Amino acid sequence: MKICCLGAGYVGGPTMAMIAYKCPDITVTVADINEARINAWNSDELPVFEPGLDDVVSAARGRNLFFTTDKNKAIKEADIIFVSVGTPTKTYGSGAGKAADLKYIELCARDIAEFSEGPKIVVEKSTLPVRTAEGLKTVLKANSRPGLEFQVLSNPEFLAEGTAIDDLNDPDRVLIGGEEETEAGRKAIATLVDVYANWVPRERILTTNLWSSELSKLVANAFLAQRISSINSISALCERTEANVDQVAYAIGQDSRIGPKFLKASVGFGGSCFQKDILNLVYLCEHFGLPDVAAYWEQVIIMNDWQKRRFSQKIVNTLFNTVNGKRIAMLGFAFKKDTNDTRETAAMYVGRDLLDEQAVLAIHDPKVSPDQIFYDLKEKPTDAEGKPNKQIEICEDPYVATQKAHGLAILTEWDSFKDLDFEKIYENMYKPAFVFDGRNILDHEKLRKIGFEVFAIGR
Ligand SMILES: NC(=O)c1ccc[n+]([C@@H]2O[C@H](COP(=O)([O-])OP(=O)(O)OC[C@H]3O[C@@H](n4cnc5c(N)ncnc54)[C@H](O)[C@@H]3O)[C@@H](O)[C@H]2O)c1
Ligand SMILES: O=c1ccn([C@@H]2O[C@H](COP(=O)(O)OP(=O)(O)O[C@H]3O[C@H](CO)[C@@H](O)[C@H](O)[C@H]3O)[C@@H](O)[C@H]2O)c(=O)[nH]1
Repeated sequence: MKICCLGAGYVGGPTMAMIAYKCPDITVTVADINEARINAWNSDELPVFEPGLDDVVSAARGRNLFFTTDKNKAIKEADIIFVSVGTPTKTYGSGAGKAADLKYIELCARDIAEFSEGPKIVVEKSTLPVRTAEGLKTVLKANSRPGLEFQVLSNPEFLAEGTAIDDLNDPDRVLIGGEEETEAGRKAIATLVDVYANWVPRERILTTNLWSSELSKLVANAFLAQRISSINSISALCERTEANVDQVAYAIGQDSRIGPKFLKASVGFGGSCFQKDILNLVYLCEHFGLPDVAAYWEQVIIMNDWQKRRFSQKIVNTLFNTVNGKRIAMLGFAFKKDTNDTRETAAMYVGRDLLDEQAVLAIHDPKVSPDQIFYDLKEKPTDAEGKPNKQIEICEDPYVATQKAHGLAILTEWDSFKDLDFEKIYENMYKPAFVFDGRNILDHEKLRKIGFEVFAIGR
């Protein structure tokens, strides 16, 4: 059997690497139009940082895992074609700011139709609005050779960045939606089930109709993000009442009906998926004439935006209502630990707010590149004359970042931050030395003993 995947991003790359690793008899080719990305996948410096990914890729690459820019050949040769391209929020025209932009999906469908010489199973791996498969089938049918058979399956991906390899290796469930009502549909579903069954217990491979599968992905993300916005809303109440949000989260999480996960109050959720997918859900509800349902889910985003803004305002208010010219050390820029991804990271919004207030940012992140940070902050490393940006310094060393700083803000929960020498940091900061722990990861009592003024979320 031959599998190809269009899109070698955060999902396509690791997912296909795992399939190839677990299924030595299947040839897996990952194709992307971005040549630099493909070159990186073929090098020792993979374009995606994920714990354990290097080992999986190096075990399979060249054996039955290949990365290429020749998508047409990959399509032609494959029995199963995964589509794992981006589905960002639309930025133009109708639905701008909410609907998913399906341009890349449609282009893939047109390529698949054009270059297929035999029957194919086309698998939606990207996160898509419910009923996308309908449009996909129409485009495939209208543009392919007469009589060519395409089966469209939905197989959304639930991996989280930073734990992608564990999530792929041992998923809670694999979801496969297809045309349950036809013989050919059931056969296609069974074919994909057999691929995953190489390493996933069969009882964890769920099969549904197409629409349930497409919708379940959006709903899973909406429920997860809703928990974070819910606990973040309570964090504000805790700050007014001397309740401690981590204690509240623990107490409610012990109720087996609520459960302990995804109740960590924070500076706000980020990442490429939660906001985009909820906006997509909101758009769909509006489209299907359900404005009250749309408003209910939109509140999850509104609360998250409020939480991010609340954090930057807290910094400004605490530093005597002005950060103009003051150095603020930002520790962490990625949207969560163990990834170099900064898409929708809370740090970007907090950073932009502080720049508007004319602060000087000294930013340290163990994995995010300086170029990426400047890009996200909509700033340039140098001015027209080549002089370095006066408002932003990127520091490889966290101790350099905190030197002569008025405030230190934790934006990402990197484990290494817990082990910093805070006595040394305290000595080198202006006094009063303020810590704003946007992730509640530091030992606040210890910091207070050293002399810091500590502000945490929900305490
Ligand atoms: N990032 C995650 O953790 C995650 C998890 C689950 C689901 N998803 C979903 O998976 C999809 C992909 O996300 P991602 O984070 O991997 O995106 P990404 O931007 O990292 O990767 C998408 C890749 O597709 C390529 N591409 C675009 N058009 C192409 C074409 N016609 N042929 C071949 N390649 C093409 C791009 O060059 C890019 O490298 C999205 O729908 C996303 O919502 C993402
Ligand atoms: O209790 C929590 C848990 C997470 N977060 C934040 O929420 C964001 C998202 O975290 P996480 O869900 O772990 O990472 P993602 O890679 O965005 O994964 C989500 O989005 C993916 C893309 O759709 C899905 O596949 C995953 O199942 C889903 O967890 C990050 O900023 C986290 O810091 C919190 O603030 N508190």
